[in-house]
Amino acid sequence: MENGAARTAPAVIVAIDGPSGTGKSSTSKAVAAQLGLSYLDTGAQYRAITWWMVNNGIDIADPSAIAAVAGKPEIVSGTDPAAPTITVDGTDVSGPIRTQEVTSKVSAVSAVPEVRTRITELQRSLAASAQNGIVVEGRDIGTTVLPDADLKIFLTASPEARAARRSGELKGADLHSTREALIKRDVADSNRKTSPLAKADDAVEVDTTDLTLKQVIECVVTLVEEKRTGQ
Ligand SMILES: Nc1ncnc2c1ncn2[C@@H]1O[C@H](COP(=O)(O)OP(=O)(O)OP(=O)(O)O)[C@@H](O)[C@H]1O
Ligand SMILES: Nc1ccn([C@H]2C[C@H](O)[C@@H](COP(=O)(O)O)O2)c(=O)n1
Repeated sequence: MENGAARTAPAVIVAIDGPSGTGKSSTSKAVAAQLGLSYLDTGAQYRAITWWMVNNGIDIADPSAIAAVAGKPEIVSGTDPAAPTITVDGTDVSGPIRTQEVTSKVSAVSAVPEVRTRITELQRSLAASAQNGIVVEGRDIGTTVLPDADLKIFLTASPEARAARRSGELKGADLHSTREALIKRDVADSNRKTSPLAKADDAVEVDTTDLTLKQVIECVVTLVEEKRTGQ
């Protein structure tokens, strides 16, 4: 059985959205592992297509150039929460998609409607084939990709908390510039025309500013279990 756990509960689809650094990936991975569900990092898919555009010399400032080649790269996501993978045309890009260059360009690439259509299809297909259910995290999962998800969570945290988390991760990167870069990406992701970063009306909002990661994971696991038992 996928992801190890022997389960009898019906498949459950969980959508977790929110801005950068709110804890979506860490929380989603842990919740999926704990509950025997698959896990999909949709940001990694947008990063992967951005990496391909950069590698192939596509002008990131030209949406029509991006749109013209959006169907070309083959992006494959492995959904085991213990070892998520991402490849482009068979190449493991899990490292290269985290570079500063990709991070600074991903909002522009992901704003192109042809890119979103392509990646959204991949996401829906992976969610539909997850036998035990799946935790899918991103920006538009509850609003656009999986509007019928069983549970929708919207994670938030103050810009200060998010910047502190990120600069800890980046081994002491400057707090002020990290905060500015986060905010710049949030603004771009929230203001694009096609499926912007947004909280679905029926999402449960969890402010993680003063919570430990363990507390956030416990909170989400409880919400999933309540959903499953119809509470
Ligand atoms: N509640 C928390 N308290 C402290 N640190 C946390 C908390 N949640 C996550 N972190 C840490 O913050 C960093 C960012 O978390 P994570 O990558 O899960 O966020 P994210 O929302 O997925 O960000 P992005 O959208 O940019 O990928 C990680 O180093 C993670 O360990
Ligand atoms: N559902 C999604 C997920 C991600 N994106 C875009 C916008 C983000 O800035 C970028 C990288 O995501 P991260 O790795 O930081 O989670 O990808 C999106 O538009 N929609």
